[in-house]
Amino acid sequence: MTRLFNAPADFPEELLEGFVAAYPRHVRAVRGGVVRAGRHDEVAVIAGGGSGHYPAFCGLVGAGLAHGAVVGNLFSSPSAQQAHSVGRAADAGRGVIFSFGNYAGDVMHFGRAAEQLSAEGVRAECVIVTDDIASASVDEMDKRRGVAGDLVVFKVMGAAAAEGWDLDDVVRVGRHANDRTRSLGVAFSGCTMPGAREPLFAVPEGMMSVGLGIHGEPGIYDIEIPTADGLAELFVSSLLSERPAGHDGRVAVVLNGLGTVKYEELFVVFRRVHRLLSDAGLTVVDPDVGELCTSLDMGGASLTLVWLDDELERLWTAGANAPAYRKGNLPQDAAGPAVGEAPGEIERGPAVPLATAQSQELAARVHSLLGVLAETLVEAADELGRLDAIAGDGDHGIGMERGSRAALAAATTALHAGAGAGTLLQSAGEAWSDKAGGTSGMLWGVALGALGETIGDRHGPDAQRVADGVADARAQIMAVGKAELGDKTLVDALVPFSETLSAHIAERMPLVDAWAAAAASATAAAEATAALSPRRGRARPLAHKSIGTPDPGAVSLALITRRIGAALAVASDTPAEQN
Ligand SMILES: Nc1ncnc2c1ncn2[C@@H]1O[C@H](COP(=O)(O)OP(=O)(O)O)[C@@H](O)[C@H]1O
Ligand SMILES: O=C(COP(=O)(O)O)[C@@H](O)CO
Repeated sequence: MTRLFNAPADFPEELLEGFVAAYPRHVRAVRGGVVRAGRHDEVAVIAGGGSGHYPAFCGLVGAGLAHGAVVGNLFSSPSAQQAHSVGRAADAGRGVIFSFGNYAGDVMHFGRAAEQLSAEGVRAECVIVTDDIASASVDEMDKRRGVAGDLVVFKVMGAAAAEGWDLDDVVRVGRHANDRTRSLGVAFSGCTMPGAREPLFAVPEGMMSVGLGIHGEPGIYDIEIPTADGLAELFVSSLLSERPAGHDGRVAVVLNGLGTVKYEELFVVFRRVHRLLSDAGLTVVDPDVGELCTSLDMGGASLTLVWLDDELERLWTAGANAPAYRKGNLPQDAAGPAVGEAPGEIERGPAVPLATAQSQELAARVHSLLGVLAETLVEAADELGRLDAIAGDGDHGIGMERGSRAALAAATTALHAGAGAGTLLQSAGEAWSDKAGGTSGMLWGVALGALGETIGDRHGPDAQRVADGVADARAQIMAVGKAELGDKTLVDALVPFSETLSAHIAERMPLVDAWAAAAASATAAAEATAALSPRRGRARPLAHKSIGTPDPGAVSLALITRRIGAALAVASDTPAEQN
């Protein structure tokens, strides 16, 4: 149970504020996260991901380790805007490496931030961590998610950067460390989000879920809770089954507590882990036992093995000095102000572009539809979270609520500044993506941006332009997310929505009727996703748990289209709305 919080929605910001207040010698706050408090002249290694995993990610910022951390909402990737801001603040002129676990939202947002930095002349690369052997088979290593192996990859890259390596070499050794790192986790009880009455998932009494992730995703199978030695045996035998060719017998080991398993219990398990590894002829190098990548108050643990060579051993054992991680001789950054930009809000750019009166009038209508959209998602947040918890991480409702509220707030500001409909939609999209993070945050941000670009700031209501804008949004969502029809994502509802809308508008049907027909197609398609097996996103490794439940992103998209359709129907009493 997470007991200590104020308003649940403020939890991520408030914990970050407290963390920065606790460790001013190590970190300072910047928009989107933290950077080292002191000066450095190294390639900047920036860790990141959702909150709820402390010490990942902000607790790992310090000399010999990360140069900054991008901090998202609970169990939800931070936004591209946040990553870009932390990247700029941490860059000492030698480039930036974003490193994060392999989750769809993180991959999209960090990837976009890296592209943006590169376009601005700052070299930026991504190193993605994929250590969890339970999340995909050896044939699909690139689909594996990142868990406690995050620490290993950050640590190795942070040490390489501290030795003065250049960006390409730090990236190379980070990817090499990832290739040599394997983890497996188990859970005895689920974690509870602040304010929630029920845990995100439950493990039957007396049982242990094997192969869970770090977001309350259910495990792959359940067994009776073994003894401490039994757990050690399960961990070691599973991980040794993936011994890489050519290893020379040296392994770094991380035995990680996921939230409520005590250090004393971990040591009892580690005693047996150590013996088993020694019996297998392996040499354990500089192990870590403790909480290094958690999942709020989840009861559980994971074991990570890193197959070392000379280079990895030197970097793994090098000194590090972060709020939650110390090793070897403690290095320090030089005193003095940190590199990069000053903390605080990044300027949002010049006043809104000029718009015609027609477009400003349309902007007011779009603004009221964004109000309907936010209201819909606030109401539906719990149900969407419930759907997402069946095979995902339960954050879809909260992400959509945060995103749509932020979109409405940005749209209100744009409206008051005299924006046209296109600019209003684009600023709403940017705010949605920034505040929601996660996969759906990125995709809804992209969608509103594409719609805004097509609608522009010159025209009044125009049904053809709406249909074209929806088609552009669909094309961009599919280009960014790379999902196809049938993958069990929101694309399954979006494609029939867009196709039906375009077909009816081409037949000159009034927008309100065409929209209603399109929303009905989206709803049927969203319901039909229940039968599908997910091929993308967090639900993929838990395909069997997802069958019978529709995809949450498809359900929310269909719901939004229905509620917007109803609002259009009410407004269509006004003759001007009918074109
Ligand atoms: N590659 C993708 N392309 C399109 N939609 C996707 C993709 N991956 C996931 N989704 C959609 O995102 C929804 C989950 O959104 P959200 O909860 O924000 O994501 P997460 O927490 O997994 O980052 C899924 O139900 C699915 O509809
Ligand atoms: O959950 C996280 C990111 O995943 P998305 O759900 O894809 O946003 C985060 O905690 C790990 O970085």
